[in-house]
This record gives sequence, C-alpha cells and structure tokens, in this order.
Amino acid sequence: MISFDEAAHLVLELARPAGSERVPIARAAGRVLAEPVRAMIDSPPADAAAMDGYALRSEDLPGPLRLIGESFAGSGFAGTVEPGTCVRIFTGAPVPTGADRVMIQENAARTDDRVSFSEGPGTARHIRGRGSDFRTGQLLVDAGEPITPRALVAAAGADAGEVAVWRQPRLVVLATGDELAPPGEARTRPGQIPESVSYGVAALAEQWGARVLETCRVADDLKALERAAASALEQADLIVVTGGASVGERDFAKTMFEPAGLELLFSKVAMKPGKPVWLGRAAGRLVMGLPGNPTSAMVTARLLLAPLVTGLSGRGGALEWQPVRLAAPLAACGERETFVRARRSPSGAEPLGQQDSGAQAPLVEADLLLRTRPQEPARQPGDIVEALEF
Ligand SMILES: Nc1nc2c(c(=O)[nH]1)N[C@H]1C(S)=C(S)[C@@H](COP(=O)(O)OP(=O)(O)OC[C@H]3O[C@@H](n4cnc5c(N)ncnc54)[C@H](O)[C@@H]3O)O[C@H]1N2
Ligand code: MOO
Repeated sequence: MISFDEAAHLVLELARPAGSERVPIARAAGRVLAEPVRAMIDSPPADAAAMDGYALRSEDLPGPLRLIGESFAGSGFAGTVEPGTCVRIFTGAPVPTGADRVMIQENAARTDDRVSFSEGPGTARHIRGRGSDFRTGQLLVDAGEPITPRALVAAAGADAGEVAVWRQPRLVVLATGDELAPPGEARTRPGQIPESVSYGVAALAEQWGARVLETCRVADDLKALERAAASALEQADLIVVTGGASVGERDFAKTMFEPAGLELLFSKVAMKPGKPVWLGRAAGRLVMGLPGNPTSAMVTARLLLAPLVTGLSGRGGALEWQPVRLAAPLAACGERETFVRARRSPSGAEPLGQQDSGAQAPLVEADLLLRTRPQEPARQPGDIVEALEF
C-alpha cells in the first residue's frame, strides 16, 4: 500500500496532455490553451469615440461650429474636421482626422447645422486611443490558461477565429454491481439500490476538463464486464470503474481488464476513505478504479481523478491545499491519513458529524476536505488545518 502523496505524485507524472487541436472560438470555452493567444489587431483599431456627441477641435470651443457630417461605428466620416467645424459622432465610431475631442451631446445645443456647447472642454476627451486596450502581437491569454468566459472575450476581441487547445481526455465511466438500478427504478426492484456514484464522478470529471463519452451500469458478471472493458478501451483515453475494488468474491473491477493486459500502477492507498482506489494501464489507456462506497468514490475522485484529468487536459493544479480555521473540533486521526468531510461556514470549517464512507446525504453540504495525518491528535476550534475545495 502506498501513501496518498506517493499516489498523487504518480498521477501527476502520468498526467500529460495527449496532443493539441485547433477549435473555433465558439467551442473554446473551458478548454486549456496549448498556444498563447496574441492580438491580431490593435484594439480599438483606430481612435474611437467613448461617448455619443460631437467630434471637434478643443480650441474651437464653445462654438458655434458648423456641422459637416456624421461618424458611426462601422462607417466613419471620410473628411477632416477643419477649424470652426464639427462632426456628429456615436460611441465606438472612429474619430475623424483633425478632431482631438468628443463633446457629449447633453452639453450641446443644435440649430440646423450650427452647434454650440454650454460647458468648457473639461478634462475628459472621450476618445479611446488606437491600441489603448491592446496592440497587435500583445500576449492576451497565455498557454496553459483555461479559457474562462472572461478570457473568451479577450481572445475573440483579439480577432482569433480559432485557438489551439489541449485535447480533452475522453472518459468512460463503468459502474459495476448487481444491485444497481437506474435512479427512479430502484424502489420497484427488490434488492436493488439506485446507482448514484457514476453521476457524481462523471460530473466531477467534466468539471475538471474531461469529455465524458458514456457512463454504463454493468452487472457483476465477468463476461459482461470484459465486454464493457474492451468497448471502453476502444473509445476512451481514461476509463473509471466504480465498485468491485475490494476483496469480495464478485469484485471484478481489475479482473475485467486482465484480457487487455492490465498493468497496475498502484493498488490500495493508505487513505480514509478510499483505501481500495487503484490505477492501471491497459491497451495504452489509463484505468482508475474507485471504491463503490459513494463517499469513498467522490473523495478519491476529487483527490486522484481530478488531478489526473486536469493533467491530461493540460491545466494541472487540482490539489491546491489552503489553510482554514476550524469552527468546531476535529477528531484525532487514526492509522490511515484521513480526509474529513467538512462544511465551510462564516466562522470557519465545521467537520460534519456523519463520516461514513458509504453515506450520500452529507455529500450535499461537504464543500471541504480537511487533511489529517496518521496519529495526529484532535484539533480544537481556532486551529488551522489543511483544506481542499471538495
Ligand atoms: N474484508 C474487507 N472488506 C472490505 C474492505 C477490506 O479491505 N476488506 N474494504 C472496504 C472499503 S475501505 C471499501 S471503500 C469498500 C469498497 O468496496 P468496493 O469498491 O468493492 O465496492 P462495492 O463492494 O462494489 O460497493 C460498496 C458499497 O457501495 C455501494 N455501491 C457500489 N457502487 C455503487 C454505485 N455506483 N452507486 C451507489 N452505490 C454503489 C454498494 O452497493 C455497496 O454498498 O469495501 C470495504 N470492504
Ligand atoms: O475506504 Mo473505505 O472508503 O474506508 O470505506
């Protein structure tokens, strides 16, 4: 059995992106850049009005000035603002040659083609200079950065029609167990329970950058499991198997990958919950086995699957431990390093009362994992502990 740190280290070593692809900007949200986005244009491309009003020469104020034309965003005024003249202008429109200022229309009085201004020039010129946002060639979003909704605006604004991103790892989730029924059907089937874990694991993997191709329920029948494994290995870069990780007579999660030449990278980690978690390689794909107990599955998915997925998708950095203050006592750690489910409250982290690895209800409010090391004594409110967003 290896330690959690050793398992996490192995995961990080393996988790390298499998090549890049170019995608249209409309499909780039959430992806991770394989190449930086540099500006293809100056922004704005020309000096532009920041307000609706009149473009003019400051020294001509307060007028009256002769109105000689209009400048709209998308169709500017081709002429020049000569002494004693002005041009009607709208926000975003190019400022015509000769003008050095836009006066807002609220301070203008117009009669036919004569415009006078009630206020002095003031300090604001209401002009956004060419390239004042960014210049051609400027680095806007660096390689390795995820394309957030905010970064998407800068990348599209840079005139990038497509971007180079790391390929998303394709994931198949196989939920094993004779007792599992689709949610909504368990109550009508004696001996069955709802299959819950694959939904959480798939959503978590997507949240960290995977593309989930499929999630399947498979009964504890070795032939059916081997068929499911072979089909998953054909389509996916990464396969997650839930359940059957322990030592029961029908625990086939590893056996089902043996015909594909399963090579185990680790099997069992000294952590609580989640001891039976394992990682292997078969037919050139990665296979991660999560325990069937729902809390164990979600804790191991957060601690080992999330870093695997972020590494494969080029992003990295899923294990950012932060110090948090305890708002309630934290029990002493036993022999196995323990990841205590806790709730974040305004006064700090509150360890949850229910810590059963088979529980599902506490997952709703467990937004933190608190890390406690083997044999660590109990901790008191006010103490600082290591925590991870769950
Ligand atoms: N003799 C031993 N028994 C067990 C050990 C051990 O070391 N020696 N380890 C325990 C630990 S720790 C864990 S964790 C569990 C994990 O076992 P498995 O991965 O084999 O999980 P299952 O037996 O298949 O299921 C456990 C539990 O979870 C329910 N389950 C399974 N899959 C789902 C699902 N997709 N959705 C909802 N619920 C699921 C299943 O019905 C069981 O109740 O083993 C201990 N045993
Ligand atoms: O790891 Mo098991 O998750 O301790 O019950």
